[in-house]
Amino acid sequence: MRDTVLVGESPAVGTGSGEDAAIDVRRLLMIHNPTAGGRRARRLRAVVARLEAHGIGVTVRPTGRRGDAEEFARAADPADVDAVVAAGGDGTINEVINGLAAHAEAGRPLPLGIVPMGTANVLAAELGLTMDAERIATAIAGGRLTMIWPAQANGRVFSLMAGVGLDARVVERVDPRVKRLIGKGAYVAETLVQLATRPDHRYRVTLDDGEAQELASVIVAKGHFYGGRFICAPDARLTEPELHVCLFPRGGRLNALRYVWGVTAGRLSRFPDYRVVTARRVRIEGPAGDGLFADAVQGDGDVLARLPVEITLTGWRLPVLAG
Ligand SMILES: Nc1ncnc2c1ncn2[C@@H]1O[C@H](COP(=O)(O)OP(=O)(O)OP(=O)(O)O)[C@@H](O)[C@H]1O
Repeated sequence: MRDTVLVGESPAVGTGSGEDAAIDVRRLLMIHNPTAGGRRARRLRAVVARLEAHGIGVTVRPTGRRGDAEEFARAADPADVDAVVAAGGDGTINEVINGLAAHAEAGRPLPLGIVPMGTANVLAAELGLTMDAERIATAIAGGRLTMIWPAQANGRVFSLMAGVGLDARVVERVDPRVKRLIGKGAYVAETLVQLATRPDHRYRVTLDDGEAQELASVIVAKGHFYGGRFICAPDARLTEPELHVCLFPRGGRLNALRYVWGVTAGRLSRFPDYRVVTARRVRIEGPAGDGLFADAVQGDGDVLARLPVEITLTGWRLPVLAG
């Protein structure tokens, strides 16, 4: 474990090495969340048309409810498809990655493709993908693979980040209908509600074989973007086998407000009490069952687990068609 130097407002960076390889893309399963990001159906049609113009056969399967995307990805047969494309937001992509975990664990990894259609599209940004249909299709059709190294929280896989404390409570409480109406503003509104009402919770955090420390909030990052284009762990990379653990030690409303401001204003690195450290294993214990959603663990923007949680890297890497 080593301390990481912080740079609050570092510019967007790529994914690093990742040992790129390429595959021949002929047949795709595209899993589409029709409720994601205000229903951007036109973008989906444009991407599919361009993929077909490349001679690629695309089977689109719309999800009907939460859980479908994971099930569809798990059921995908590598004999029938060359890759599975997630058309949706980070929540849908996360489900697809959890479905693809079964293939990767069995030693027959199916590559992931992405059509970003969500509210924040953090994974797409992390991979340097744009919202342009032509470029999305080219990234998928080109077949170039970036190997990313996901992590897991109590066995549930995430690729971007997991969080405990204020951000997990916001993720758990945010109303999907408000999110559909006002997009990212729903998270801002819910953060304000949580800041106004939250009692002061403390979590016990153990990094690798170190001593437990008490903290107000923790974010375990695999990517360097957070909640859109904010940066908490500037050196975190999807392709690296390392967890970057962001430690928010001080409790109380004023400190919570200060941390929120630090994240959104890019000032975290100047806080003397804020630290990012690297680890291979993170254990978090804390308030459970108090009915106030204090024990939620968010991963990639959805509640993935409950405390206590053990966060580690997965034993496998995931190939991603990232252009
Ligand atoms: N057909 C569906 N109906 C309802 N929920 C769904 C459906 N398909 C997927 N979901 C769930 O909806 C949640 C949100 O979807 P998703 O993340 O794709 O879009 P978003 O919320 O607009 O984007 P973002 O994650 O970038 O904020 C995910 O947790 C996903 O599991």
